Amino acid sequence: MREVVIDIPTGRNSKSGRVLPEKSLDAGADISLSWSDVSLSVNISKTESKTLLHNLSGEVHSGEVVAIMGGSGAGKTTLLNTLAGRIGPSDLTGQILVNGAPRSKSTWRKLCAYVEQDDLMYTNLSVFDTLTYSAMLRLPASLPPEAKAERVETIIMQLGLNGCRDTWIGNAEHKGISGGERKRVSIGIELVTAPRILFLDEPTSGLDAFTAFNIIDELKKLAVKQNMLIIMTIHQPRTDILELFDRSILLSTGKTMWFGSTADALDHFGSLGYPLPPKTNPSDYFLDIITLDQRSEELRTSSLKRITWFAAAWNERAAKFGHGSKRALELVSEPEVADKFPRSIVAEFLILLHRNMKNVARDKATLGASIGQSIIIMLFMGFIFFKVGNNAVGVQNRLGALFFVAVNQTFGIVMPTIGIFPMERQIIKRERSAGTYRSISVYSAKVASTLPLTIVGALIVAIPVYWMIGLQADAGKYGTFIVIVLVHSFVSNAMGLLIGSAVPNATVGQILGPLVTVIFLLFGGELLNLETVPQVFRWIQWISIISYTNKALTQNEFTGLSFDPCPQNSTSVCYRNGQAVLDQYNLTNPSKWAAVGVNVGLGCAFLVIGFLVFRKTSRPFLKLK
Ligand SMILES: Nc1ncnc2c1ncn2[C@@H]1O[C@H](COP(=O)(O)OP(=O)(O)OP(=O)(O)O)[C@@H](O)[C@H]1O
Repeated sequence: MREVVIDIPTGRNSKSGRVLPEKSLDAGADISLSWSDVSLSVNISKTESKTLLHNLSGEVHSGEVVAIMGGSGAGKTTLLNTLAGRIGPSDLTGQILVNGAPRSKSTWRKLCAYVEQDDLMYTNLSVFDTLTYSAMLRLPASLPPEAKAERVETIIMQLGLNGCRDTWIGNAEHKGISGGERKRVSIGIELVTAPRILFLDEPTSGLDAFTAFNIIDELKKLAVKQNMLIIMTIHQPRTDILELFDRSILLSTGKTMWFGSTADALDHFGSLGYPLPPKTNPSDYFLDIITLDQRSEELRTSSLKRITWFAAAWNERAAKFGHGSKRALELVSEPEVADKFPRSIVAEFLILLHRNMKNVARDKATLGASIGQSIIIMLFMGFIFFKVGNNAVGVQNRLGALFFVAVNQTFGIVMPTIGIFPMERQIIKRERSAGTYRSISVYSAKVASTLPLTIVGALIVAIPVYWMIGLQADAGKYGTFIVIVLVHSFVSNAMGLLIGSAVPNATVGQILGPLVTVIFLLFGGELLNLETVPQVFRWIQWISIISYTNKALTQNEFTGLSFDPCPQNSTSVCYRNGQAVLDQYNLTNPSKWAAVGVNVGLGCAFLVIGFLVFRKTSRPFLKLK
């Protein structure tokens, strides 16, 4: 049995200004990454394909900071993703080697980390929380909690995050940390495991020049101190940033224009008749001469001719001097890899549940809206259907109130639940790509963390509304009513999660959710005589969660209920007892507890199918075999 202790530090004593350990992460062993003749084509239609990368070669080593530069659409991100293993080998030709050996999924994801361009994080967690959860999830159980806490403190110190350690990440509505700090936190999340290779997609985009310089400067220090290899895409760095790069890869139309130091690049382009004009930033100049100019056909032709010439000049140079390699490639065996995942399934679940609950508990607006919605519905229902009578009107109001309970619980739970996975999918994909946890842990922790609010909301409505409406004053029936409502909340929650795991984004979910609910509603009760419905649609009644709940609620209420005697010579419909109502509306089959059982079964089935769909839709970016 593996450990399940999670012991998450609270950080309560860690106020800004406290003395932090003057220590950096240990320097790692040498590592090299090389690629030769790498080409990538994608099909853009059934008959047409587009080559995004053309026979690229190169070699880089630990301790270096390497920039991939080029104009928009040059192929920078494509190359970064290719080197990072985010493009499947079936789409690529050529070879990519780490320490002289092919990358394998299990070793590669322990060796490298990827910082996305968008800094997606849980907005209600502080910087300290965010880094701590990363450490708890990504570092092995064998490392004591104190060592994990120290790792977090070291990263906070190294990345200059001490001033905002207790500030929430925030978002557009609730301002949290600054853009530069967000980027540092994103980097810190990945540094927790002390990766040997760090890939960054546009780490300076959207930042002011001073902040951009500081971030690259910190990365440079990390590369040297920890003997890490850092590879990033960057648009147009200013001169002092350019000086921090050991080597640059200049790309245009997916071809190498240059690979090596800035000083050598200036000599190279100078020798081709393109010397750097005085008082010009080299990166601005490089981009000017290597970018495909699409402003007119004439400019396109002339710039393409120049780019083709630069590509030929580079190939000629590379054939003579190699691809910028400074050291001989060492054939080193693949690094040792311990377990596939750093923590046990139970520990993963508990840490993720703790993170979810903290994030939810701090979202006061959503909590308030959920509780408020339940209170309003409870009051509204209670007063609209207040103390239904024992006559014909009472029958109608009872049927209406019970049907409304089922419908309201479905809409009230399905709609907010649908958005959860679409909103968090990118974070989950990123974490899964890094091998942070198993898909079952993150899915079940999400299910578990949504249930408390669902149950509280259901109870706020169910407990008082039963007495306000004046349903049968019987403790057994009251208890059964609560159980039926709770089971309905569970199955609605599962349905929301299933839809949410299938849809590509929250907007599609907001369209699909009501559609499914309305169909279930139509087949859910007294609205439709099923005998008149075409055979082809009748099966829907067997998966309509509203139908089962409505039948269970009505059987619970109407069984054993007697009504006022029917007035003599009355022409309107009149029922003598509850059984007559159940018979009239075909509400007797299946029986109350069978209907509850079916809903439990449907809820479990929705969760299982939801998990299978979730696994597909939150597949890691890593595409290595
Ligand atoms: N899956 C794809 N299908 C078709 N074309 C693609 C695909 N992925 C990328 N491209 C094209 O490949 C080219 C390179 O894209 P990439 O994102 O690598 O450029 P980039 O240099 O990072 O640009 P930017 O700086 O604007 O982000 C672009 O023309 C892009 O439209």
